Amino acid sequence: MGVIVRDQRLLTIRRSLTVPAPGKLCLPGGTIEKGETEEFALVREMREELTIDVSPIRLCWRSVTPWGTTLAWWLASVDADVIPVANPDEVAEFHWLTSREIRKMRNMLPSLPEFITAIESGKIELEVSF
Ligand SMILES: Nc1nc2c([nH]c(=O)n2[C@H]2C[C@H](O)[C@@H](COP(=O)(O)OP(=O)(O)OP(=O)(O)O)O2)c(=O)[nH]1
Repeated sequence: MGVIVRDQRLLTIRRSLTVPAPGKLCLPGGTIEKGETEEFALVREMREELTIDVSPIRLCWRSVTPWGTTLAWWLASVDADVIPVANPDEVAEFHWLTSREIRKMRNMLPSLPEFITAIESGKIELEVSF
């Protein structure tokens, strides 16, 4: 998962209706392919889903979904003037959201509010303000 913050807003996606968990709000990302590093998968997924080139900074969290998938949360940077373009096969839309806005949204993967809670409780420290 890519943790990308700009102006104290987190880059979130609404999944397309044709992928697993259709229409759910979550962070951009996907499955690591065989032989790939986490950083490489991160860069590839951000290109595939949002047409952006990101630079991985560091792993900031690991979590496990209720269905047993391990998630790696990578802080990443993107140039300030870059505007993502959603690939409609995977991403219906993207939003730069504050934590308060995320709390108010509905229809999201459970990992997203868990991530926000972990930041707010100090379990995750980000060097960017969000
Ligand atoms: N992308 C993403 N997946 C998440 C999040 N939270 C969460 O539990 N997941 C789960 C859903 C899936 O079990 C798994 C990745 O799903 P995915 O649809 O993005 O990846 P995929 O391998 O099916 O598709 P692809 O993008 O690699 O082609 O991680 C999240 O915030 N973002």
